Amino acid sequence: MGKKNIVFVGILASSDSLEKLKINYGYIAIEQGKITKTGSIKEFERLAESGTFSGYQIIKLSANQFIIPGFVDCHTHAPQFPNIGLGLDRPLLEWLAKYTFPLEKRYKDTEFAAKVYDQVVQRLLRNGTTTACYFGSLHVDGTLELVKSAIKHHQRALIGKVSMNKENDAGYYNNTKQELADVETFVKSVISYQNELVEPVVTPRFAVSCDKELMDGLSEIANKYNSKIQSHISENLSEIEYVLQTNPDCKSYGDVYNKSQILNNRCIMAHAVHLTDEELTLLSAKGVSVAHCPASNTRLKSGLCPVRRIIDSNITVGLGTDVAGGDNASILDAIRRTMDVSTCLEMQGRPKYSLNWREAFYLATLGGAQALNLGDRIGNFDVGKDFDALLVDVYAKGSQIDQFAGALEKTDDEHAVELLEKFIFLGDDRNIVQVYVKGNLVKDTL
Ligand SMILES: Nc1nc2[nH]cnc2c(=O)[nH]1
Ligand SMILES: [Zn+2]
Repeated sequence: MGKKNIVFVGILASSDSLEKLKINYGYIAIEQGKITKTGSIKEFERLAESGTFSGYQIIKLSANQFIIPGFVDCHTHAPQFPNIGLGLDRPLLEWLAKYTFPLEKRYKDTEFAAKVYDQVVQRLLRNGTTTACYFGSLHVDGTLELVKSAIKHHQRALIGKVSMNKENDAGYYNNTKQELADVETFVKSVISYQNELVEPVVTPRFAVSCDKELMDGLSEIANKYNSKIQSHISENLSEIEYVLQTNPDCKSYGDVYNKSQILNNRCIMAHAVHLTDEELTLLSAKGVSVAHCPASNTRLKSGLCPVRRIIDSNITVGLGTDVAGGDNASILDAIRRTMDVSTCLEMQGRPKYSLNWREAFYLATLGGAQALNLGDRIGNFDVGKDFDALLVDVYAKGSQIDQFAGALEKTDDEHAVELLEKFIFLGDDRNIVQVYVKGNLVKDTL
């Protein structure tokens, strides 16, 4: 582990926008964790000859390896990981009451929290998630264990202590005054670590669990500390019905958050499956980002999220795994399910709704970075950004991807595109042989 100056030479792939995937043979130079130069192989050779890279570690990729930006998970629940793959037989509100709140309550025990969170952070890094935006639990000390794990393992992380003040059967909520004090304590504690990779996020769970007084107070705290704020919106029809019933003065779910000043350009909302045109216009006008979570939307039977419609409404979208509503902690899985869900919508008659693999790859990298307001720091390989990246070996030993003899001759460019395409459709953590966060090597199976 350490921040050497490094040059990678070989295939580099990253997105400039939804429409523009860049794949080229070249080099990328990293100093003190930042990208300082990038260019063609010819330029590399010229600079190498002139001694520019003396003292650098030079990593020449093999013909079947490439470098891509690290994956960004815009929405996941760290305390729910022990339930991953379990209890997916109920719709959202019943699932929360029966499986999720009882599990999250256990994070009052900081020893339990520390053990689970250490595994969660390492699992995500192994999967290539260099940045994660996490929901913790209701507990300050328990959620600070997640902060410590992210710092320990050098993951870039946005972390929220979950806020809830409405009574539920599990007794998993807090009184408003105490909750607001706890959130401020949590935010201050995270800031006091002065860690360049980890920041606090104010986290009202959703309008079913939080009343207006709490949400007003939380938006004030987020504004005071200029912190991000995250929640859930319009995931499930019964949830929407309940929110509208309990907020009769509000014309929509979006309006409930808007009346508490929660919607702004530091706000990340998960799901957004059933938003109306008016709500999409509201979120877009306020600069809110959406975390698209296709796995959990399907597993909890919440709905098929029209992600193309959200993107076309000028809303920044990233991907979320949403464990444990989602059954998979890999952004590669979220990429595939984004393609599948959008394709289902297209097959149901919505023209041009499907997202192709290039578009889904953008959402998993630069789109996610922009959704978390980190687009100027990570997401692609622009000079000046931090080097958060994955070294992928498409034919890594033991992986799912077979190399076949006698394949058709390809140009170098065709070969490079096909490598990335195969990885997107078939790859898994075994193909991710190195992971870097701000130039720190955090996984190495090369
Ligand atoms: N998927 C999901 N939706 C939620 N809405 C409120 N809390 C949750 C949660 O934990 N998971
Ligand atoms: Zn969620």
